[in-house]
Amino acid sequence: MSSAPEAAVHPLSPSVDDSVQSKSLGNSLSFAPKRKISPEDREMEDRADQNVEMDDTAEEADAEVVIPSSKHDRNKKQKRDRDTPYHALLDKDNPRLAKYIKSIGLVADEEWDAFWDLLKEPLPTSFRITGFRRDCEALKTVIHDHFLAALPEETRKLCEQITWYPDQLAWQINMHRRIMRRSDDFKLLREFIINETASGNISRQETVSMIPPVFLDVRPGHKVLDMCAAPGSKTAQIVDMLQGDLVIAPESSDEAGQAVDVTTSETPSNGVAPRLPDGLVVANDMEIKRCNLLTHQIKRLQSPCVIVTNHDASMMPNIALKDEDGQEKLIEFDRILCDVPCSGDGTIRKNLDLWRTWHPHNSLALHPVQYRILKRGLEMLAVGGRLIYSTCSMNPVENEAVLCRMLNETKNTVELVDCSLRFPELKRLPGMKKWNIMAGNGEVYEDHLAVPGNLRMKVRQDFFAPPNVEALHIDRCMRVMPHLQNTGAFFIAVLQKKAILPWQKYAPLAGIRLKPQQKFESDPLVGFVKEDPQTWDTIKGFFKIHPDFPADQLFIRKGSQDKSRHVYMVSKVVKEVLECNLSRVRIINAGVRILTRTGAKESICSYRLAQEGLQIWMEHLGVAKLTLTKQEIETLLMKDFIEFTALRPESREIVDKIPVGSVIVRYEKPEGLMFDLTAWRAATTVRCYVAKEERGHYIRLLQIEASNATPAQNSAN
Ligand SMILES: C[S@@+](CC[C@H](N)C(=O)[O-])C[C@H]1O[C@@H](n2cnc3c(N)ncnc32)[C@H](O)[C@@H]1O
Repeated sequence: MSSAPEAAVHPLSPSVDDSVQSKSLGNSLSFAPKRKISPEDREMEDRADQNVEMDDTAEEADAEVVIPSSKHDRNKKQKRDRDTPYHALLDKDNPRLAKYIKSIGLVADEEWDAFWDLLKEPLPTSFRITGFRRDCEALKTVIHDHFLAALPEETRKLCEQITWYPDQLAWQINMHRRIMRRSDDFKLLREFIINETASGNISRQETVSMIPPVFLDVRPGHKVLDMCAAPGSKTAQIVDMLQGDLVIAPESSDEAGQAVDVTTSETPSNGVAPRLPDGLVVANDMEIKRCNLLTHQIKRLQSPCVIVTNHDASMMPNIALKDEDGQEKLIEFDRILCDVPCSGDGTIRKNLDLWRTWHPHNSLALHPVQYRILKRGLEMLAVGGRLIYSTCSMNPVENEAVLCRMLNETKNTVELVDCSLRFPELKRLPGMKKWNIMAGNGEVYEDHLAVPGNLRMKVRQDFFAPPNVEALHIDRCMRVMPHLQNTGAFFIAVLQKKAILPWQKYAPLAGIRLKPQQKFESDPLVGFVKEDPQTWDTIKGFFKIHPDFPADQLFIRKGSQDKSRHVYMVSKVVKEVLECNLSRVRIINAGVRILTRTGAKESICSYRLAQEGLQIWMEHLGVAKLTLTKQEIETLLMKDFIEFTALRPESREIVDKIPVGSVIVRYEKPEGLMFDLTAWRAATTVRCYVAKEERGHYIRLLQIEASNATPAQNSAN
C-alpha cells in the first residue's frame, strides 16, 4: 500500500488490522446468534453495503417488495433490469386496477387522466443528506453552490429542494435515474451522489417515504419505537432527529422554549461535561434477513442510541427499565412509527411487477395484521405520546378502515391529530369518509349488506366506513397522491394517546410480569471499566478524558478473542435496556465502536480511537488535536499516511510533542470546511485510520473547496 519504510512492518497497518472499516461495517455490538452466512445472505449484505450504483436497493425494499428469494431470482431480476429498455417492455395497463381505484372515489374525474398517465411514468430521483449536523451543512452548501449552480438553467429547473423537509436537506430531481445516467449535465452531480451514498452521507429515499418521520416530531431524549423498520430509511431520519442533527420546527410557539439544543460540538465553558446523545430508538423487524439490512443501515448512522430487535410487531414484547427503587418498569414510548407491511400499490411507479401481480385480495388479507400491529403500538405508547400509522397503499381497507376500527375500540383514549397547518407546502388530500371495496372476484361493494354471504368472512363489516365516521375525524388522515407533486402514493395518520387504553386499565403497567423468551446465545456482554479498570485508567490519562464522562456506558464482548478488542459505547437508556432485557427481547445489534485494542508496544496506551465513534465523544477528549493544512491533510488522506519530513515546521513542532499512539487530526478552515480524523502518530509518520469511502468523501470536499476558492484564497492555504 505504501512505500514508507514503517508501513511495511507497522503493526497497525490496515492490511493487518481489519477493524478499519467503512461506516457500514462491524462497528457495533452484535447480539445475533453465530449464524452461518450463506452466499445469498452475504450477497444481500454486500449489496446493501456497496451502493455502488445509484440503485434502488433500500428504496425498493422500503415498500413491501419481496426481495428475490434466491440467487437465481436475483440474477434474473438484475439481468432483466439491465436488458429491459427503460420501462418499455411492460404493458402498463390493468383494467381491474383502474376499476378499483376509480371505484374508491379517490381521484376526481377531471384529474383521472393526469393521475393514471403519471402512474405509468418512472419516479423522479430523490435523496437527502444524512448524518451529523456540521457535516450535513457542509454537504448542503456543496450541492447548492457547486453542483446545482453549475447546471444550465433548464436542467436546474428539474432539481427541486423539498421545501417541507426540515433544514432543506432533501432534493427531488424530476428525472428518472436511468435518464439521468445518460445526461451530460448531470454527470458530476450523479457521480457525487453515488460516492456520497457509498460513504453514507447521502441517502437515496423516495420523497413520500420521507414524510412519516417528519410528522412524528421526534425530539432529543425521546424513546422511540419503529415497529416495522427494515430496511431502515425512516429509522435513519428518526435517529438524525433524536441526535439533534435534523431539527423539526416546533409545532407551536409554546413548544419553542422547550426544544433542547443537543448540538454536541460545543464544549461548555463552565466545566460541565459536554452533552452526549441520549434517548432510545428500538428498530424492529420480523424478518431476520431484513433485520440484517436494517443493521447495516443503522451502523452507518454511528449512533449509540439504537437497538435493532427481531420480533413480530403485533406481539412485540414489553421492554423494561429499572426505576430508582430497582423495580422493573415497562418502557412507555414517546413516539412510535407503525410503517406497516402493505399491498404497496402506491409504489407501482417503481415496482413495475405490480402492473401484473396486483390483486384486490391482498389488501383484504393484510388488514388484520396491520390492525394488530397498530393495536400493539398503541399499547406500548406513553399517554401523551404520538404514533404514526403509515402505508404505501392507496386502499382504504389498509388505511382508514384500520384506523376507524381502532379509534372505535380505544373509545376516546386515542385521537387523530389535526396536522392541517403543518408543512403546508406538502400537497395532500384528507382521509376518506366513505369508500367502496373490491372483493377478490373483482366485484365492487358499497356496503357490507351488499356483499354476498359467501364473501362476508373475507369482505368484513369493519372494512367499510362505520356509521360514526364523522365523529372519528378520519379526514385528519393524510393521503399523498402521485399527481400532486410527482411522487408515489402514501397514507399517513398521526395519532395521540390521551389516556390509558380501555383494556389496559385492568393491568397496571408497573405490576406486569415479564415472561422470559427465547434467549440468543452470544458472548456475554460486560462493562469495560468494571472488567479492566487499569486499562481504562491508562486510556483516560492518555486521551485526557473528561472526569464526568459516563464510562459505565462502555461495553465489550467477553469470550470471543476477536470481539473483545473493541469497546462500544451506548446511550444511557440503551445501557439500561441491555442490562434489563437481554433474556426476553431478541436484540440483534446496538452501540457504536469507539476504541480498538492495537497491541502496539511502542505506545503507552494499547487502544486507539475508532473513527465511527469519534464525533460522539470527541468533546470529552482533552487530548491535543493536530491541526493540519490543506496540503498536509490531502497527503494524509490520499496516501493513508504523511511522513514527518512532509510536514511544515509548525505542524512538525506539534507532532514532536505528541506521544506515539492514537491522535485526532483536524482540518479547519475559518467559515469553511471542518472535520476530524483518527490517526496514529508513529515514529516517523502520521497514519490515517479512516475507511476508504470516508477518506474519499473528505478528499472530494477538499477538492470542491479548492475549485470554489479564488486564486488568492488558494495560495493562502
Ligand atoms: C413497508 S416495510 C417498512 C419500511 C421501513 N419502515 C423503511 O422506511 O425503511 C414493512 C416491513 O415490515 C416488516 N414486517 C412484516 N410483517 C411484520 C410484523 N408482523 N412485524 C414486524 N415487521 C413486519 C417487513 O419485513 C418489512 O420490512
